[in-house]
Amino acid sequence: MKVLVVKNQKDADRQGVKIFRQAYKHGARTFGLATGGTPEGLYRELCQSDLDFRDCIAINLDEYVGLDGNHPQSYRYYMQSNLFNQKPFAETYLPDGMAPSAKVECTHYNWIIATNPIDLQILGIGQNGHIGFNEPGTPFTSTTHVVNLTPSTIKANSRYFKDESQVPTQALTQGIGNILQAKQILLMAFGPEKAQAVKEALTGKVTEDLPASVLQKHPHVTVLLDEAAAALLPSEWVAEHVQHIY
Ligand SMILES: N[C@@H]1[C@@H](O)[C@H](O)[C@@H](COP(=O)(O)O)O[C@@H]1O
Repeated sequence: MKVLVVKNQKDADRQGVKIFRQAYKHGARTFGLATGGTPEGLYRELCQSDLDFRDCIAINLDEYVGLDGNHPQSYRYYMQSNLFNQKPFAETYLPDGMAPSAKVECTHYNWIIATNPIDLQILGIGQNGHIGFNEPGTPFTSTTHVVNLTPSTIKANSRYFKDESQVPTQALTQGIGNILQAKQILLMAFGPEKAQAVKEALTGKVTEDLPASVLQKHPHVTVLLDEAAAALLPSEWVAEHVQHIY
């Protein structure tokens, strides 16, 4: 695991673009994408870059159940407005939150991932250590499934909605097993509210109680943090594992 700490989010976004560029140069054409506040700046930088994704496939992690792509809080809408409208991809996939059968949709989505192996997967992290919408306790072998969102995730994500009652209570998400199939993973985390989860994920024991801890087992992970998100990492650990980029 390579851990990079930069001064602020802007620097992290630029660093993220470098990682994208490098992966593309080495043949990456299928990108696993995430939503939330964390990758917004990265997508802004990608939109302004000269990178061309017209021969690429984008496969997102998750979508709220019950929101269609025109709903401003749906992840489809987020992806269209933050990236796809400005930087078209050949194909873009997100789970369909309006699918009549969640079970069929999950099988279909697993098939999409299996037939388009992800070269570079972008991840954010929830305050409880979730990745995608894989809440604590999700088996590491899980594939795409429906989740009941925890009260803490609903509360954290309510900042994007009018109020907490508007946040869907369920989502469709790639499982941890799917995420681990990606050839390369870039986890980004910014701000003090992520510091505890980051510390546990990187330096704690690998446990299903902290989904992101599984990344310690993946052979090709880069973690990109701002100073605030890295603040609780023990100094001896930082000395041994962290590269500061200023
Ligand atoms: N499903 C998403 C995750 O993919 C995201 O990484 C996480 C953190 O979000 P943010 O980046 O807004 O803090 O929350 C959401 O629940």
